[in-house]
Amino acid sequence: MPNPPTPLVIGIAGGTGSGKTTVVDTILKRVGRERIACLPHDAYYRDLSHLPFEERLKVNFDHPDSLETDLLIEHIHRLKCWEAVDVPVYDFAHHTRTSQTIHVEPRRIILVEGILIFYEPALRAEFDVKIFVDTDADIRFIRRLQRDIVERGRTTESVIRQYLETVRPMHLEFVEPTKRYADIIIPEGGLNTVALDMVVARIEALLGREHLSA
Ligand SMILES: Nc1ncnc2c1ncn2[C@@H]1O[C@H](COP(=O)(O)OP(=O)(O)O)[C@@H](O)[C@H]1O
Ligand SMILES: Nc1ccn([C@@H]2O[C@H](COP(=O)(O)O)[C@@H](O)[C@H]2O)c(=O)n1
Repeated sequence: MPNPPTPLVIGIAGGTGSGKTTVVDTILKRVGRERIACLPHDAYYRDLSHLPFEERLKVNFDHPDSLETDLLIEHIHRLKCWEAVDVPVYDFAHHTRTSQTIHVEPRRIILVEGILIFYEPALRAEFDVKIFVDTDADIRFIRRLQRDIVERGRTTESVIRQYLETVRPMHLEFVEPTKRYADIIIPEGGLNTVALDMVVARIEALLGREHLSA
């Protein structure tokens, strides 16, 4: 029996609200969920249940230290060795890790998504393909405002305050500069069909070649 091929690891970075999740969803739909293991960096936010709720609100969630990146790297290594992993489930309304996990089976393609995934060299080195979703800040802010109120239990005031105090300055310091590491930059995110056609075709070509040589 030949050894199974090492999975291909694709990183999808970009600012908050840029359309990263939409890009991931499109790839999953078009390539097939059964062929892809997904690891959102967001799932690895550190648990803050030891702090009173008011203290949690003061945390800078856009600084690299707020995420347990070592655990994400460990999970990528295990998936690359064809071992399953249990990914944490994060609660954005309470800023805590829940008691649940999502069991992720190893697949030929590993998709990793997050605002800061190209920042730390050790994580950046894991990616075979690096994609940066590039969307203007005003559009990203409007999308985030709508999403955080509907999905993350926030108020308009809290979204604006957080954006001005931490999201925007951290984006300029830690996210935007990592665009230079990208192999592919997708303007306007998840509905850019021309760019997504090229990414999907590349993945299909890789999987198709394996199928033919199997
Ligand atoms: N190209 C687009 N045009 C309009 N709305 C979009 C587009 N891409 C994403 N959205 C919407 O913007 C919001 C944020 O997108 P999402 O993919 O979750 O961004 P991210 O994962 O980068 O934070 C979602 O409500 C999504 O439906
Ligand atoms: N408790 C938390 C944890 C994270 N955030 C924000 O999430 C943003 C990243 O997620 P995207 O889906 O928007 O890429 C990041 O900008 C953090 O500010 C939060 O608000 N609360």
